[in-house]
Amino acid sequence: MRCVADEILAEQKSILRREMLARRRVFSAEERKEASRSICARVAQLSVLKAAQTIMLYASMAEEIDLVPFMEKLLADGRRIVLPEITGRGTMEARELPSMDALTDGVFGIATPDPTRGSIVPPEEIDVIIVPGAAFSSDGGRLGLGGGYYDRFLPRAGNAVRVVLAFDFQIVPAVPMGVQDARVDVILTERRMISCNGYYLEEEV
Ligand SMILES: Nc1nc2c(c(=O)[nH]1)N(C=O)[C@@H](CNc1ccc(C(=O)N[C@@H](CCC(=O)O)C(=O)O)cc1)CN2
Ligand SMILES: Nc1ncnc2c1ncn2[C@@H]1O[C@H](COP(=O)(O)OP(=O)(O)OP(=O)(O)O)[C@@H](O)[C@H]1O
Repeated sequence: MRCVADEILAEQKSILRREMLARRRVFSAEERKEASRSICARVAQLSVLKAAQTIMLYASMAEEIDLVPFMEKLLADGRRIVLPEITGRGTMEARELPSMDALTDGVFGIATPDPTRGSIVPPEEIDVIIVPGAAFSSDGGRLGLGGGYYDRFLPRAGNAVRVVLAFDFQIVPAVPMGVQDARVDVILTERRMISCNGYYLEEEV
């Protein structure tokens, strides 16, 4: 049952989400491309990423960090990639993407791997998850798009390091968090690398 505290939390999230998505919209395509390039170059160097067998990414929507060149590079290097497949209200699974031409239209217009070309991968096989979202805080707080998809999925992926790639303006002092909200471990922007809640990173932060 939803109590008053939940209602207040949902309202606080909704206000911050609206503000953050508006900030993302004013970023020009050129700025986005440039920032995406530098953020992806940095994540490729992370030792947790280099060591990962199975990496979960997402097929970017128009205003998100462009992960396509990074995804192409990982596939060219023979790495195992999985992407979200929405399976119901607030639920998703990870499906293997064997190559870029196996992307098809999915729910909400987000590209997803063709089910005839890649299988569902158990969440516990995933080593690194690149987590999308609207706003993040340095203590690992995350505000998503409001579907609760990652809040439900991340706890099932018990072996995965949760890595956020974000534009620097998406880092805010605090994100309203409830008990069900999943936190992240590492945040990388074009300007900063943040290790959250004492998560140990081999690299200098
Ligand atoms: N690229 C990418 N893929 C992702 C996410 C993401 O943030 N980015 N997700 C991160 O969770 C999940 C999808 N989450 C979503 C949450 C809300 C809406 C959305 O447009 N909601 C509409 C209402 C739609 C409806 O209910 O009919 C809205 O809010 O207006 C879309 C995707 C899984 N895949
Ligand atoms: N583990 C969970 N089990 C059940 N309901 C959940 C869970 N996590 C979140 N929810 C519910 O899902 C709804 C959306 O949650 P929230 O606003 O935190 O999503 P979000 O993290 O922004 O979304 P996303 O992960 O899709 O980007 C809320 O009503 C929340 O109570």
